[in-house]
Amino acid sequence: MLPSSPSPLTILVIDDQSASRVAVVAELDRAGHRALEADSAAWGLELFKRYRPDLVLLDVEMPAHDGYWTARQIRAAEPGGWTPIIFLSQRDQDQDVWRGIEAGGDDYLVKPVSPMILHAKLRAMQRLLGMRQRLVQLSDELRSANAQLHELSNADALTGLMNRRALDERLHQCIAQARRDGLPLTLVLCDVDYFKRYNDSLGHVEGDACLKRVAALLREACRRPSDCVGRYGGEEFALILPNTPRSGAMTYARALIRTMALAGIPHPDSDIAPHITVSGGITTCVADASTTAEGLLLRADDALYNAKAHGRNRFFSYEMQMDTLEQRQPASARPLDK
Ligand SMILES: Nc1nc2c(ncn2[C@@H]2O[C@H](COP(=O)(O)OP(=O)(O)OP(=O)(O)O)[C@@H](O)[C@H]2O)c(=O)[nH]1
Repeated sequence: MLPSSPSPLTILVIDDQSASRVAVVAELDRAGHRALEADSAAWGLELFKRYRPDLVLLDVEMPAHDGYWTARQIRAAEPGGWTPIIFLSQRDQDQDVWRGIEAGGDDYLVKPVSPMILHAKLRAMQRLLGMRQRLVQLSDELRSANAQLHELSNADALTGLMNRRALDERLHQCIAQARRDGLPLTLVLCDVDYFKRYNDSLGHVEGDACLKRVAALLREACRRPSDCVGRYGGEEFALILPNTPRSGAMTYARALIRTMALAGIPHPDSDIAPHITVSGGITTCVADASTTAEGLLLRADDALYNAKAHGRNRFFSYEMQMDTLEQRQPASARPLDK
């Protein structure tokens, strides 16, 4: 009797000659494997697709379709997969072996098959299968580790929002998309008011907790799937709002101011409100070839500076400032409603 294998395999035996098939199946049974039998290429292929065996023992000479054809069909039926195929044949010429390997086979046995050789080949294939499984598992682990790494390198450690690197990348993508679609794109830079005083009054740990809360509120404010928010640095956040015109941006800004007021995060040392407030700079463009991420950031920053200079707890639109200047109305930029 053959020595038993480390773990039993499901083996598909495809052979039109019942005597040799039965003999092989008997050997497999003796070694503790589970055998599936097919007496034709077509039926063998069907069983292969249905049961996905661990290994195939495949006769070369069969009527209708031969073993080479069957091997090619098996390979085509498992893209990216690999099931060992061992050819069984009475032919023992070098070119027969070569043809078998070329057709997608992994080994070649001459009939009548010696039980000991059969068992040794199965062991070798089993070892290869194990190594392949380990390789597949390792590459899966590597893929998920890479995905995790990518996520970590794009996330801000304190708030979990996108970090500046990821924001810059997203802004470039959004500009390209807006250019293709011919739709308006809005960028908002948002800064917590009197945050230094908040830290000075309550300490850095409370300051961190406050930034986390503000981040969560801003994240909630991103209702559309295409809207996104990230931490631009320190107590400054950036919101990218695709397909958002100037009027939409203003509505959005008012909602943000209301959100902060409703949240009512106490600020013990603010000149403008008993709670945390934010100021913001908005820029809206219909992107063309001259639109750049750097240009948008400069505009939003300019508007933010003016919002701060005009009292905080407000949002300024860069484009509205420009319109105001052009119309020779008061030189100062016009704030959006609180
Ligand atoms: N707790 C905490 N504080 C931070 C963090 N990043 C930046 N800060 C603080 O944020 C404060 C920002 O101060 P300023 O730039 O003077 O601005 P501000 O006090 O908010 O004043 P305005 O912006 O003019 O309203 C500084 O004291 C920074 O140390 C952080 O991750 N955690």
